Amino acid sequence: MASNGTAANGFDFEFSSPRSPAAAAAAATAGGGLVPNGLSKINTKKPLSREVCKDDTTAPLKGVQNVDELHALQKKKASAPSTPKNPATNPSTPKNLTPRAYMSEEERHKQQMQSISASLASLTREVGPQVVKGDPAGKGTASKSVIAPRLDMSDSALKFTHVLYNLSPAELYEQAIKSEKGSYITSTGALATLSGAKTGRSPKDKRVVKEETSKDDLWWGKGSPNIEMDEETFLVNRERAVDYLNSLEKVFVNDQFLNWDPENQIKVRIISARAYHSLFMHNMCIRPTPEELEDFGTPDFTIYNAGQFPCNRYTHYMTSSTSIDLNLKRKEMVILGTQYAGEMKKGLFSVMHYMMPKRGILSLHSGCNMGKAGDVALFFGLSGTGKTTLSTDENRYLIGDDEHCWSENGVSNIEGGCYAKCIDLSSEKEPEIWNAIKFGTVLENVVFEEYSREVDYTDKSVTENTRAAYPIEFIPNVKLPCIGPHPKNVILLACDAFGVLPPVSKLSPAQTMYHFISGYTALVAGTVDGVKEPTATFSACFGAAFIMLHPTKYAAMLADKMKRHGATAWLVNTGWSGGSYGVGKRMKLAYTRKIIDAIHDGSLLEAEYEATPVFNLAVPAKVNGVPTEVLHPENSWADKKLYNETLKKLAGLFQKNFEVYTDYKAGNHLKLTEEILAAGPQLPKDL
Ligand SMILES: Nc1ncnc2c1ncn2[C@@H]1O[C@H](COP(=O)(O)OP(=O)(O)O)[C@@H](O)[C@H]1O
Ligand SMILES: C=C(OP(=O)(O)O)C(=O)O
Ligand SMILES: [Ca+2]
Ligand SMILES: [Mn+2]
Repeated sequence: MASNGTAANGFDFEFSSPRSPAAAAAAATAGGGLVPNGLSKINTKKPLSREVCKDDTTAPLKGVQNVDELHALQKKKASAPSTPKNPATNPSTPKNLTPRAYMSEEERHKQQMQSISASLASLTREVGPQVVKGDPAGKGTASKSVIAPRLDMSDSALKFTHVLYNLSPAELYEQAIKSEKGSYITSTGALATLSGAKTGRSPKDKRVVKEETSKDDLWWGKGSPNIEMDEETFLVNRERAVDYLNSLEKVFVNDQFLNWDPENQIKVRIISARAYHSLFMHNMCIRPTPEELEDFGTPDFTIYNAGQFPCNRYTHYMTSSTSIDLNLKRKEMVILGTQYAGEMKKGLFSVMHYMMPKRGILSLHSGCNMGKAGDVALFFGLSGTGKTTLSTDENRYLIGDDEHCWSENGVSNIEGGCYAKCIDLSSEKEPEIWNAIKFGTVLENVVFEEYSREVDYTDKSVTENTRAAYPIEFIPNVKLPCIGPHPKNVILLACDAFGVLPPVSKLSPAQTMYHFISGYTALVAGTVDGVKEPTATFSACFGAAFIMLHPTKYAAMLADKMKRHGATAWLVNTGWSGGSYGVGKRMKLAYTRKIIDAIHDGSLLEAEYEATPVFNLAVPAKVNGVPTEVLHPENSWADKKLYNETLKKLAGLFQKNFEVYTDYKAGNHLKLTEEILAAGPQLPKDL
């Protein structure tokens, strides 16, 4: 081995034969500095035999001196909101506007932080927490406008609450991936998350504060979803949630809107601890423009989502570590002990179910779409019955998938997004929903292949109630703004686990009232916590869990509007056919879509009808694309005797359920005339 020489790469160096480890160590300490493979250090004292390459100094990176300055180049400030900043710099500003309308950026920011600090204030203190906008980890990004120092001295008084305000989906992805275990980006770019122990709603743990401003309007007692709580206990849970949120390193705050009807828009503020919750509500509520945010001011309703933190089981009225508390007087909702994002969406829906009818506007648990001819259809139905699936239709404009208002101006979507069940989702069956699962969409509790991150929508290892929450504009034929004229067709969706209801029947006005108040379906396993099998259930107005007033109030408004605007009602069974659950099969979605098409195009109105026994439902003799034997359930049952027994059994369940309404006296919003009662199933003696 040459002792001196020129290595292949042209460097001169001294080269010594490998020494004993001791000698090597000695040499190393002598500064000779053997490099690991026996080569001595490159001797740079002698001039190198050729020019060594140098980095380019001619085109400096725009004067960037270090990596932080390089990174600072990457993000640029959003263009300032288009409304003028202050009169001085906007000569075109009309002189007569009050100076308040033109606050400086600093002033506006301070006002926003004060409002958020007030939202996060404990009611035991004069002032709210010291609030700073921005991620504490983001060096220098948080603008330090801190609200007035606290009057009391405590650790929480000394601590800043860092607020991540109306972050973008991309920022929320980063926050989730950085700090929320179980957050992944799927192969189509959605954010996959876990909602923890609860993968569905917890209706038994919902509480409504009984207080003087609303208690006489609300539906209490047998059959009502509104389990009472007193004001004091609400404040106990509110304090717990506020202390939890303020104890965190950072909280997310969303200021957004509900209801696309501009005359009845509601400002909502959601304070949450998870990026997943913030992105979910970014998608599900209406996203304000920068201008609308500037004048946001005080919210009409505020949610405190401390879902990762349990309620105190020693607190009065608690039934588990979960508590979802609604206070209509304080216009606040507290969530403890459940991270299922649907609780926020449905809590706000309950608020709309209270506020809107007081304005003569009917709030509806329905999907809604509009044909090219402007014909609007409503799809009422309990969770999992098909509102999202059937309102999403490539031949029609989507107005909304779940929550609407029907006012004197027509219909409006309450939300800004869709919340689709995605169990067994396929691009063949539901292409629009399939394609909406992309960057910005939240996927709840789905299972995916660990390397490709490809989602397996058939896998219910976590839950049957897997969900996709996406902005409504992810559906190509969305109707923006999400409003439309008065409905022409009102479709009641029943997922009949018994398989004895016809796939479609036309309802008389009295039958419409009867079935709307009954709200029969089979809860599809998973949507409500603890429901594992399809269970026949009755849920007034097809959404009893959310209504705040007596069902007959909503039914009376529906009857009045349908009559005045000439709408036709239909009962569509999206459940079982050819036998009950376990024997028969779920109605083919393709058949249901054909039935819905025939309703939309008006051809079903022209069909011949015949009445079914017991329920006396008018069934069309023919529907294009649907096998005739399917139209009359008893024709699709092998065992006719069993069919009749099952029919009688379901009729009995309907009658039993309706008893709670026949003696309804208080308020008596809808006189339950003999006609409505007669519109229910009649059990002839011989059956
Ligand atoms: N005949 C049918 N009609 C409607 N939906 C069906 C039918 N058969 C199966 N489904 C499935 O039932 C589920 C309905 O969920 P979804 O539309 O989100 O309900 P909702 O919006 O009422 O909660 C979807 O997964 C859909 O694919
Ligand atoms: C989340 C809900 O909406 P959906 O009707 O789509 O299930 C629900 O009703 O609980
Ligand atoms: Ca839905
Ligand atoms: Mn719903």
